Amino acid sequence: MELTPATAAERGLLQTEQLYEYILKTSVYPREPELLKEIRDLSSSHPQAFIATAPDAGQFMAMILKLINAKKTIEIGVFTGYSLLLTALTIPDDGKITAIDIDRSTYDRIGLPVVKKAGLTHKINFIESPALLVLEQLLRDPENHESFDFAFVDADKNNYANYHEKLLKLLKPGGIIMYDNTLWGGTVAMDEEFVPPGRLETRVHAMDLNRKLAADSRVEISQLPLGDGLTMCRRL
Ligand SMILES: C[S@@+](CC[C@H](N)C(=O)[O-])C[C@H]1O[C@@H](n2cnc3c(N)ncnc32)[C@H](O)[C@@H]1O
Ligand SMILES: O=c1cc(-c2ccc(O)cc2)oc2c(O)c(O)ccc12
Repeated sequence: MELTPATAAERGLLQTEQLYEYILKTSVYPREPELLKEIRDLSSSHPQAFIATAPDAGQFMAMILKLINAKKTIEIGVFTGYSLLLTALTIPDDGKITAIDIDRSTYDRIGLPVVKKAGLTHKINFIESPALLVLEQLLRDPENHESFDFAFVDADKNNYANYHEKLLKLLKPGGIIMYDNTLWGGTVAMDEEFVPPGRLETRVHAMDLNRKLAADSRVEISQLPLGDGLTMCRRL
């Protein structure tokens, strides 16, 4: 898949770039923990820095993690580790994150030194693997069924619907799944002729997921225009 950087306004899905910058500067950056800022700064020179979790979406995720007292979580898609560190900073000291990425090299180089400095490695079980295999393996142990409080999905967009089925079995009733990129730079609402060619394929997956989640009676949902679109599902 071709990765094309979006402008801040495209990422933020707001009317203007200035408005998104206003929100970040006024309400997000001043409250962002120093260690998260450090990962964001270190990530900024990566050629694909634009795929990192947006700080406004991250701020909301931290609020939800606290509201539900999340202790046992799953993250699919780590990259440099912004959302992983955010989760590790937020859950209690005896909390555990199963963090999955198909390639851990970017995390090892950029995020891990900051996580070590923060003294948070004991909360993280990093598994380098295609995520679907890990979810299937977790499900083979009945002890894992209905045991997770929270899941964050920010990886290969074509697999979100598959992740959803597995995660619903792993999540406690009342548990939360958050899907990133569900508005895919605003392309989900564009006429196809105006969609940049590099975004066409994933747009179809995003639209398909959005339809499926809206029709899924096993969850309550809320789709939020934060970052690139964040859909929150609460398992009933
Ligand atoms: C958008 S980035 C994640 C951003 C991250 N949440 C952050 O806070 O910066 C997507 C990540 O998904 C990983 N990925 C892609 N396909 C995957 C798969 N099938 N299983 C697990 N990870 C995958 C990529 O290696 C990449 O690091
Ligand atoms: O432009 C992207 C692309 C991705 C992406 C592509 C392929 C994968 O296997 C994983 C991720 O992710 C993005 C993302 O999470 C984001 O917030 C913005 C842009 C992109």
